[in-house]
Amino acid sequence: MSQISRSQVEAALAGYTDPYLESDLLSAGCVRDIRIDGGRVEVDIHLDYPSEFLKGGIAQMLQTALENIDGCSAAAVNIGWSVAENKSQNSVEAITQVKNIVAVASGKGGVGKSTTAVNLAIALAKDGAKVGLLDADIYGPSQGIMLGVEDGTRPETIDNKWFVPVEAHGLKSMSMAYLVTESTPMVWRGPMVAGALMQILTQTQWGELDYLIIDMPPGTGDIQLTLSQKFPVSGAVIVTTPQDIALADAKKGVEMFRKVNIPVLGMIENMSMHICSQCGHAEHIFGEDGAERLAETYNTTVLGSLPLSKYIREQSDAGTPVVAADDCSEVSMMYRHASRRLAVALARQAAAAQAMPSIEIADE
Ligand SMILES: Nc1ncnc2c1ncn2[C@@H]1O[C@H](COP(=O)(O)OP(=O)(O)OP(=O)(O)O)[C@@H](O)[C@H]1O
Repeated sequence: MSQISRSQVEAALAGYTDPYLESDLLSAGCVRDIRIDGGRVEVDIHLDYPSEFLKGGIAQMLQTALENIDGCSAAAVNIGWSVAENKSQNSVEAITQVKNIVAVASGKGGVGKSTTAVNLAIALAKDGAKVGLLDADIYGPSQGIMLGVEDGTRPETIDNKWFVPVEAHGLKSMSMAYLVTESTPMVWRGPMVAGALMQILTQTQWGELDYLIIDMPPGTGDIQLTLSQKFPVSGAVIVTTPQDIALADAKKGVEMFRKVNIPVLGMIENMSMHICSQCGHAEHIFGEDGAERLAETYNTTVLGSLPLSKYIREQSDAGTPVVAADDCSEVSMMYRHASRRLAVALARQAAAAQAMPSIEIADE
């Protein structure tokens, strides 16, 4: 039997472009090994973003491409994946066993930051990652409701020192709302809030996490700045609507994170359009392409755009966010695409940090 060549195998593999890596797997450095024995070929691939859901489909596609090589009698494709650790960007001590901390922030209230945070977190978990969610939005801690955690639920404690996170929809969650009662004064002073949140963050037994998503308080004031400086954050995601006013606030958000040397991994444009449930007509009621222009200005990217959708609101209110309710619905797929792009942005950052000596960028 004739021997197929390595270049034939490579050409077949190059035919598939990974939509999240935006490249073929060879160029992206994901092909770990190619073994050829006569007409038989076996390929090992390693992806650096959570791909438990995707890997079967990718393997199938590549196997078919390999089987189409002239002279190929059998082909096998093995795909593994892992999540790399991003060191904290602001020289704050990392949380043991937590590989990546992502702050989800918005310059302005009510743009859908909490909805975005919970759906991104569940989307990452659906792809096989170990994910935690910290509700740091002290002004309106809503994650308990969105996760369907029963009112009055308190986290268990260990040795009077550690909180055990509350599990819901495959996430480990913690929220100030789990700790306060109706009689607890919610008029906190800034330093007290930051201190309390730091305590929750560091005294929770998160266990091994690939990602800890932090739902930040809205705005860019002192509390947000203090938290960004104190939390060992790997990167930030800014949620905005395409409306001018929200974009102006998102700009402040980007600038705040830059000031404390936290990379903005991307933006999520929420309520980017309304799709009429009667006729399917898409209308850009808050303006068009604003986030894209802002992302360009700040050399970052739009990770995803979500429509204004009754389904998104209803599912959050009911305690089963859309991605948990039906992970293949149209809007769920939008969150899942965005979460994978976020995972790839973090993986690239981790790879770049490994390849480069660390440098300090000072303000001019
Ligand atoms: N894409 C969407 N389509 C429809 N409704 C949405 C969408 N995103 C968020 N909402 C709804 O908008 C309201 C505000 O959302 P959310 O609480 O996530 O915003 P937020 O920015 O976290 O607010 P806050 O500033 O109060 O913390 C909620 O009722 C939520 O269900």
